[in-house]
Amino acid sequence: MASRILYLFDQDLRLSDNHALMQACLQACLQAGLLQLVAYLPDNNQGDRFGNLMLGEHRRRFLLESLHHLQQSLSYPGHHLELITGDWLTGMVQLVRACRADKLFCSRPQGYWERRRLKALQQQCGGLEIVQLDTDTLFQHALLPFNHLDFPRSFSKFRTLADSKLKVSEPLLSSGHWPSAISKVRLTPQLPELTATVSSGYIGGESQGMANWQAYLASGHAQSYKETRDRLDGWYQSTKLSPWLASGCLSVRQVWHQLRDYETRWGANASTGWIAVELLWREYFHWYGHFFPKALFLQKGRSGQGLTGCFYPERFRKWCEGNTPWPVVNACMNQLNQTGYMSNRGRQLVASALIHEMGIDWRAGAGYFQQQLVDFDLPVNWGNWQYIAGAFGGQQPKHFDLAWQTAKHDPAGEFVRLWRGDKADEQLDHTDAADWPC
Ligand SMILES: Cc1cc2nc3c(=O)[nH]c(=O)nc-3n(C[C@H](O)[C@H](O)[C@H](O)COP(=O)(O)OP(=O)(O)OC[C@H]3O[C@@H](n4cnc5c(N)ncnc54)[C@H](O)[C@@H]3O)c2cc1C
Repeated sequence: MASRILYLFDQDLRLSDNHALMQACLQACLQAGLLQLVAYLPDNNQGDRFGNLMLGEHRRRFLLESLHHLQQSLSYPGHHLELITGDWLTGMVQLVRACRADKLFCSRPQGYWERRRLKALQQQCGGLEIVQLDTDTLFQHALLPFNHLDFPRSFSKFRTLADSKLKVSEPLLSSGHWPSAISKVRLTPQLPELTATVSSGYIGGESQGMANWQAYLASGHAQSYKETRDRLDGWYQSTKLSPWLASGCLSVRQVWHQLRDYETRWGANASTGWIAVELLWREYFHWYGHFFPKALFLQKGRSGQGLTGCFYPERFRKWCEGNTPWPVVNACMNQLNQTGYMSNRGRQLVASALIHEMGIDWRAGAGYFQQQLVDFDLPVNWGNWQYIAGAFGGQQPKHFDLAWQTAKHDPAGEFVRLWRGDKADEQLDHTDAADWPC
């Protein structure tokens, strides 16, 4: 019997170099089967225990733009994108049944809950075969020279292994063969219309991501990346790849090979090499999340070490609103709240302030980043927070001297003025006078 295949887009919102999508198409074509494509748009009304939403406005808009772009690209081979909103499991079970699907192809989920819900789907749809493939890493799982038992304890050990034993395979060329759709009519609601427009450059979609990356390479700024990457602001201060990598609008392997081609053509130097190092950091956190999906969310991480913060609601609200005694922290938080983006140095400073100056549980800050960042990437975000809190293992907590960092990275105070970091409360805690005896 011809197979009926569902393909679920998740953190792989693209057509090029999409290994899992290609396998789904290939299997359906070889067996004269049919294919249906589906994506999930989470609601932005689910919160965590600190009051953070799982999905904020910036990323929701970016995801919606990416899905519209994907839908348009899929219309050329005669496909459309079904959409699940609301409860993932209910929606997926209904779609599997409506399509009478016997196989589901998808990217291997990054998160612990995302893995659990795939298992729940399999239990509820007896007979459904689920095929999960890696689409968001440089290296293939099967070729890794370590597992959870001997996972490298430091990035430098990982980097040495990567340099000596691993190879980034060439991106796949699209076969161009598309099987027919299971259903020509829509089974689920249409994608919501795009309403909000943005003035920032972070516009979702595969072609927008590729255009930005090509423009960055053409600008020549890759040659000085190492000198500029720690700046607090500026479009070409760093590559700005992150929103498109995090959503899978861009393939990290494609980016890697284009960087290597650029080096062959225009010359390699310490800066171009450092972009590759940062992509390896991303890779390190992704495999950490893969092998230790639960530890990523533990206050003391996998190592059982690190600082134990508390939750002070007033302090946390002030941090979120950019209303702390530290102008540089306020400026960074205002930038994040308005644009959905913050530089890497900014992220380090505000995380250090939350953990070390304010004594707050780092997970509250990681949850706020999850809500606000346009480039939220589960293992990269939670891994970096653990790193600064000293919970990642194998290193001390990272405590940044805010006055020194401000003098170094914003000597004339331009960044703080631009993002109104000086308009803030100089006092960290307030006590209600009514609480004090006369
Ligand atoms: C507390 C904290 C939270 C963070 N949360 C996220 C997140 O949710 N999503 C995210 O993509 N990045 C996160 N980062 C990493 C980093 O800040 C961003 O990747 C970077 O600022 C994005 O801008 P860019 O693409 O111009 O980076 P570039 O400096 O141009 O780097 C190129 C790429 O390398 C990777 N990269 C760079 N820095 C890091 C890093 N420190 N760790 C892992 N990968 C890195 C990213 O994929 C990035 O797009 C976080 C860092 C910190 C300190």
